Amino acid sequence: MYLNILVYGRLEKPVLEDLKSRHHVKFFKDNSENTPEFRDFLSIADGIIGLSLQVNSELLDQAPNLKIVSNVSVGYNNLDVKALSERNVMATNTPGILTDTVADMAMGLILSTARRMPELDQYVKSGQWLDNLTEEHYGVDVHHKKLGIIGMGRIGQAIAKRAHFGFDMEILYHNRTRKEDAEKEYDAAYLALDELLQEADFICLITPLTKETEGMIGKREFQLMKKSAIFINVSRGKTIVETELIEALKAGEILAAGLDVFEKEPLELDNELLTLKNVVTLPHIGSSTYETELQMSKLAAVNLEAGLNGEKPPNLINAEVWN
Ligand SMILES: NC(=O)c1ccc[n+]([C@@H]2O[C@H](COP(=O)([O-])OP(=O)(O)OC[C@H]3O[C@@H](n4cnc5c(N)ncnc54)[C@H](O)[C@@H]3O)[C@@H](O)[C@H]2O)c1
Ligand SMILES: O=C(O)[C@H](O)CO
Repeated sequence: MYLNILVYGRLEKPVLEDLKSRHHVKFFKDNSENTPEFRDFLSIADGIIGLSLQVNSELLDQAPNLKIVSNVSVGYNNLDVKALSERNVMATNTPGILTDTVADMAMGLILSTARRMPELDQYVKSGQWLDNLTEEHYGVDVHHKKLGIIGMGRIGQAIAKRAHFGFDMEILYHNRTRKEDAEKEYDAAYLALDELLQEADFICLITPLTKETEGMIGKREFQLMKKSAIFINVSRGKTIVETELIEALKAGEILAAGLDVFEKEPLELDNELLTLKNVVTLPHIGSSTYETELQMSKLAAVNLEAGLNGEKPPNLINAEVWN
């Protein structure tokens, strides 16, 4: 079947070319959804595939032929799942395939924040390394510290595995439900959120963004953390209150933060986070490796084609549309 496929934001080239060989495909860049070209194509689209398109009732009402929206991401906070289901449109994501890659990056962010690697890289490159280092350049140890993981799902557990076996860290976690397998495997202790915030040396947030998790870490939570705590956010920017993180960092309520995600992405140049030496910022690179991005695009295409062919996609989010 030759169908109209709207590609938004990102899809790896080989997958895009393959889709083009079988369908009428149009690629739209980020933030192009208000252009007449996007609206015209949306009105005939059978399927959407890509990253970060905000899919809500308003958009869906302009897409009468739409059968499926296939996200090239595990997170699907960009999708109004209720609005999709009400219109019998399938929604899919790409879980699992990126878990290890994101966990590797989270460990990198923990290490580079604790050991101040980006700051000291600049120190070398700017010609300031003229003598032996003194304590003003020291970082803090990661090994044998307490890592508090909030969101002990696929990625949370892959981080726990690395931290426990690779860095001898003590694993504390908070999750909606207890994860007994992870408790056994990584000797992980379940704690209530406030307890974890008070106990952990490193706090890594890796929940999905939902109504419950939006703004879950703010002023009160930063004040509960140790003054020596390092806060890591790999989930979504809106799971924390960014202005309150900035205040906590400036007031010395916590030691440092490593951030892969932000309330508004790309991060704006006047964001105060960029002025703080004790913050490591990354441009949302959790899954950004050649291997993993290609696999994610391939899986998203498999989901898309299944939905378009009237088969159940392997990663259907809104199972209710199938029954
Ligand atoms: N930075 C990146 O590039 C990047 C990459 C991949 C995923 N992510 C984010 O990570 C999220 C998690 O991915 P995953 O594959 O591990 O998902 P998952 O569904 O396997 O795990 C999420 C965990 O969070 C828990 N959770 C949900 N709501 C909670 C709450 N209110 N309090 C405590 N725990 C709660 C769930 O019970 C689950 O165990 C994604 O939804 C996405 O937003 C970011
Ligand atoms: O949710 C995900 O898969 C990542 O954040 C990709 O953007």
